[in-house]
Formats: sequence, C-alpha cells, structure tokens
Amino acid sequence: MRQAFHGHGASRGAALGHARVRLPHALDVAEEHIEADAVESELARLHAAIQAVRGEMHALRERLHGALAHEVGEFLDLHTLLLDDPELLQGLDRLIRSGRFSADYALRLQRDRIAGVFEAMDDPYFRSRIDDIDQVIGRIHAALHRRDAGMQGIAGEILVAETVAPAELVQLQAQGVLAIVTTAGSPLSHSAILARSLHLPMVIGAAGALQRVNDGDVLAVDGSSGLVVMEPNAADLRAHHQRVRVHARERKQLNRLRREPSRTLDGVDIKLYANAESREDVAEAHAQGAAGVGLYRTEFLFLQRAELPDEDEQFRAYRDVVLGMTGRTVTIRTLDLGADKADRTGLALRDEPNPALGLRGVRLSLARDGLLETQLRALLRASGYGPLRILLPMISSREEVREVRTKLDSVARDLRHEGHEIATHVPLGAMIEVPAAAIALSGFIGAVDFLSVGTNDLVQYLLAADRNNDALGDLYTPLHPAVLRLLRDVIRLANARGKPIAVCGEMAGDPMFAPLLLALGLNEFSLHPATLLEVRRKIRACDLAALKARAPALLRARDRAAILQWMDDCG
Ligand SMILES: C=C(OP(=O)(O)O)C(=O)O
Repeated sequence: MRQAFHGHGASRGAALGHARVRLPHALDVAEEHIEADAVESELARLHAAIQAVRGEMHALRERLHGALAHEVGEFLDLHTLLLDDPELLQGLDRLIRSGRFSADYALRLQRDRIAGVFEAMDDPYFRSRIDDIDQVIGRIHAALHRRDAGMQGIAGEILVAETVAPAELVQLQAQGVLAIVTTAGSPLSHSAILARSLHLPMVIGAAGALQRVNDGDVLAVDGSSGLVVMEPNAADLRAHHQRVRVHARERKQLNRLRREPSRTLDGVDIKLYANAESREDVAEAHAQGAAGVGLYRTEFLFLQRAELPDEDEQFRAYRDVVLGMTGRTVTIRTLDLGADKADRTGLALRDEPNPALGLRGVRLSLARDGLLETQLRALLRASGYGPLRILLPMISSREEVREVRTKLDSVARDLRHEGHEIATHVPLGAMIEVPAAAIALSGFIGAVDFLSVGTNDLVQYLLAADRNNDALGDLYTPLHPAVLRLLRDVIRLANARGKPIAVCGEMAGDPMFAPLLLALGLNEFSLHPATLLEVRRKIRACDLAALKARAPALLRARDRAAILQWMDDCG
C-alpha cells in the first residue's frame, strides 16, 4: 500500500528501486556455550573474522583519495583503533576460553559491556561513539558468518537504515547503492556532506520508514524535497520521472556554467575559490572554473605516515598545486594538525585533555622546532611558479601573526641569498575560526593581507558545540544569531579595510547559505569543487542589492526559525 515519509533532502537526486532495510544494529544472539575441545577452533574462527575486517578496512582506505581520504579516513582510523583495542580482543578471548561462550555470544557480551561504559559517561562525545563500537562489532559479526558488513548485492537498491557512517557510505556507493534513506541524523552531518560530494541521493530523518518499509518494497526517493514514497502510484511515478528529467537537465545546465561568471543578477562578480587537498581536487577545481584555490589543506601530506615530509617533498607538492591552477591564485594553509586531525608523525600531542582547545594549528607549528620554517621555505620556493598566498590556521592573537611574519621574512631573505627564485610579495592571511580572533580583529587586521573564515571551527567554538559530535544535532549550526552577527562584523571590517575575505567552511559550499552570506557582505567563497557549480547557479539568481537591503532583518532574527524564515523569503 502506498505510503509517504517526509524527511530532509540531504543530497539531491531522484531514485526508484527496491528497498533494502537494515534494522538498527542489535546483536540479538542468544546465550550459547561451546564444548571444551571446540575452544581453539572458535578462537581461530574469531581471529580469522577480525583479520578479514582489518583487510576490508585496509581495502576501503586504499580506494579513498583526496577529500574522501581525509573525511572518511578519520572514521576508518577510529574503527581500526577499536578493532585493535587490546581490551576488546583480550576480553573476547577470555570469554571464549574461560566462559566457553560462542564467538557470537562473546561479541554480544563485549559489545554490551563497552557500550555500558560509554553510556555511563557524561561526555556526549563518548556516548555518541557507541555507534562506532556497534559498527566495528557488527563488521566482525558479519565476517564470522562470511557476510559482507557493507551489504553485498545492494547494487541498484535503496538502503533504508537508522544511520549510515561516512566510511560505509563510500563502500555502499562503490557497491552500487542507488540512494540512502535514514530515519535519524542531520543534513549537516559528515555523512550528509559526503553524500553530496559523492552525488548520492540521500534523505535524512524519514521518520517511520524503518517500521513500515520491508525488504523488496519499491521506493521513490527525492533527495531534494526529502520525500520518500513506498509503493508509488501512477502519479508518484510520473512525478519521479519528471524529477529525473529535471535533474538531468539541471546537471546539463550546471555543466554549462563551468565557463560562466559567478555574477549576481545586478552584475556583481563574486569569487568562487575551491577547497582542495589533493591533485584530483585541484584538477576538478580547475575544470569547474574556480577562481583559484582558496584553501589547500596541507595536513593531507602529513597524515597516514610516520615520518615528516621534508622540504623538497613539500615544495614539489605545493609547486604542483600552483602549476595545476595555471596562473589562478592558490592559497595554501600551513599545517593544521591536532584535535580531530590526528597524525602518526608524533608531532601532535596524543593525550590532551581537550584537544579542540589544545596544541593545534599554528600553535603546534610554532611550538615544534623547524616545522614552520621548513614549510615556509617550501611554500616560498613554490611561489616562484605562480601566484601563491599563505594562510595560517587557528590564529587567536596578533602576536602569533607577527611571529610568523618575522619567520617568513627571515626565510625569504635566506632563500634569496641561496639564489632561489621566489615571488616579491607572498600575501599572508589568517583563518578566522577562533572567536577571539574575530572579536579582536581590528587589533591585527593590519598585520595580514587577507582573511578566510573557517566557519566549521568558528561555529564549534562560538556555540561550544563539538563539530564531530552528531549527538548534539541542531546545536552545531551556523543558523544562530551569534554566528551571523560575528560574521557580519568580521566581513564588514575586512571590507572597510580593503582586505579580501572569504568563507571557507562547509557553509560556503551549500547553495542554501549563499543568499545569507551575500547579504552579510561576502564577496568570496571557498568550497569543495563538487558543489561549486550549484553555488554559482544560486549566486547568479541573487539580486545583491535586494539581499543587502534585507540584511538588517536577517540580523534582527532572534532564533533559528526566524533565520530559516528569512532564508525562505529570500529564496
Ligand atoms: C575550513 C575549515 O577548516 P577545517 O579544515 O578544520 O575544516 C573550517 O574550520 O571552517
């Protein structure tokens, strides 16, 4: 019987196909004992399963590159850590050896024990990690029964689940899943962001779908409006086919925008730069007609390896980005390790009590002998090949900018002395992501050449809401009056002082935020190339003067609902 579910459209695109339902993970295994002489073979079965999961995760990581390697890699690292956790492994062995439990039941006992510890913690971050434990244990359980935890045979089907982890999303896409429908989660979650960059249709928060939909039911999914129809009737099918036609036409039209300017209806050119962290991203940025690279994340060079890249290796990487953009400006951010960007080089501290507030970004670069100098040397050498700007992460004070500036000048003198060809002026900019930097900007704006607002971190620090904690749901959002007012102040000051300013957080890559950012006076965006054309299309439909006239109403908004209303009114 026809039934409709309404969720949030998290990633555009329409899909029609059979449902594959995955009920929330519950290891519903009854208590099961084994004979004494079966202990060794049960242990061997378990160890083989764990080994198979390690192999699966390794293979998954090998398939990742570019932004995916960074975004999904974090989750894979966490899952690998959990998989190698001695307490988990020894606990399982103990339960099988001494308790004579089957491997399945031992897994269930260990899952419940670890989840119990996490559930009892006050810290919502740890509570939210139970999902990761379930995924790791679920993978081992699937491997014990030689099933693929990534749901084999899902090609051409639509997954209906409570949530889907980012790492899984990549695997599901590789397996040919048509679309994803979840009953929980937020459109700003990592998985939603990832689905958008993978162009995989996704609806989030389709309440009731798990209770009503069964394997094999036919679903029509609209990733734009968030509508999911089970057993669609003739009218639904017509609507679906119409959506597919519209979507195909839109893609075609979008592709035509590659060579068009990002110009508002009233003729103002807006610069759309790309965020990148790999050769592939740079090539895509170039192909989509980005004005340049607005944020090149150099962490990519330092992650997933034990030894530091030396000056020459860094130089070659930065030079290739500059060459790849054929004369368009390239903005390279100095190392932003620490907090959620964990490394294996031993540079970042391991056990900080509060890593997001710890030794990260420029603080780490300044604290480690020679680290910044080596990177600045490599960057300045690359500046001999085309326009390059240097961007500093996690700036919170004037002193930090000055310290880097002094080092930059001294490194430039040395390089010239050594006979290197470097640009006469390499602009130095600061990320505005720490509220203190935003508030005290007037005190150091004179010391920088440009600014880039990292809204991902700015929002987390301003609202005291961890960006990686899905349990916080709507609390982590740019749709807060404090965020908008701070953005307005920072953009206004930069514009008044003639300093170029971009927003380079996820917010800039979501077309729905474009009118709001334009109203606040922003002229430059830096975003993942996957959504660049959609943002360009949105900008081309905006009347900048009209939006600016409505900015006071936006800034008067007292809550999220009022901001959303403003966004609705302004299209
Ligand atoms: C772009 C940003 O930096 P990160 O690489 O930490 O997401 C940001 O914080 O908005």
